[in-house]
Amino acid sequence: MRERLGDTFDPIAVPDLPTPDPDLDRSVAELRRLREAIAGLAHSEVELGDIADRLAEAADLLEPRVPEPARRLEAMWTGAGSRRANPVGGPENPIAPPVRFFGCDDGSVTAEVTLGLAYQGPPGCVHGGISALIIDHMMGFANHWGGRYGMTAHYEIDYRSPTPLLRPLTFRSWVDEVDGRKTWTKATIHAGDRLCVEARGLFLEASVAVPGHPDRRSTVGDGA
Ligand SMILES: CCCCCCCCCCCCCCCC(=O)SCCNC(=O)CCNC(=O)[C@H](O)C(C)(C)COP(=O)(O)OP(=O)(O)OC[C@H]1O[C@@H](n2cnc3c(N)ncnc32)[C@H](O)[C@@H]1OP(=O)(O)O
Repeated sequence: MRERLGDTFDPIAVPDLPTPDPDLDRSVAELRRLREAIAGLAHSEVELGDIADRLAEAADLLEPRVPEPARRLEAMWTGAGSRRANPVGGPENPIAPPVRFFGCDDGSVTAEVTLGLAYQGPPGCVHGGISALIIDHMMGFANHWGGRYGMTAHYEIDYRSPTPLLRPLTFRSWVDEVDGRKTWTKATIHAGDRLCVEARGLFLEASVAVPGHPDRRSTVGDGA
């Protein structure tokens, strides 16, 4: 297996790719720890008043320093910057579940993920929308790995058996078929040998305007 996707993968020259800011990455990592801790503490006997005060203190400190969202959007779409900010594994995105993708020699992309309480749907199981989020993004990576790109036009998902929380899950995705602008991509989630979810998506080559740069367009997949 080649480790070429996720935060170590840089297949195209992007001279202005922002360098990671260690303090930002560390802040996000701490927020993720807090997210899991809070999800686990809810309705427990633990007294949270003091913690809520301290979190409010941190938020009060941060909020006045936040630049306009338009500026952040512009910077995010500079080079492949949004790759660090995406909602699936982006090290700069506190809501992102902890996913890292790996490209395989057979053309597929894989990830091992254990999802915590914050991602619960049915009791003890992963929320179906979270599975769909990760799969959609992962199909984008599989397209990229297969030399394709595009926006999701359509996808269908079958939940074959419950997807457990707090247990390692194996995600896999690969390009199934291509025809002109169209790419059909498949994905699965397994818990051990058990198939939990399978999906098939249609991606269409397309481009969208880059925020703050009216003259530039991005093909989704070059920086997402
Ligand atoms: C440094 C490097 C980093 C590397 C690291 C890269 C990692 C890379 C990871 C990226 C991961 C991102 C993954 C997130 C992916 C999203 O989240 S994308 C966001 C969600 N999707 C959208 O917002 C798309 C919104 N929709 C649209 O903009 C437009 O509908 C589309 C998709 C651009 C298509 O519009 P269009 O080009 O006008 O298409 P149109 O001409 O109508 O149809 C073309 C053909 O497709 C068919 N078609 C169109 N829509 C459909 C449909 N829904 N169902 C079936 N057929 C359809 C048509 O029937 C037609 O078929 P033919 O007649 O040619 O046979």
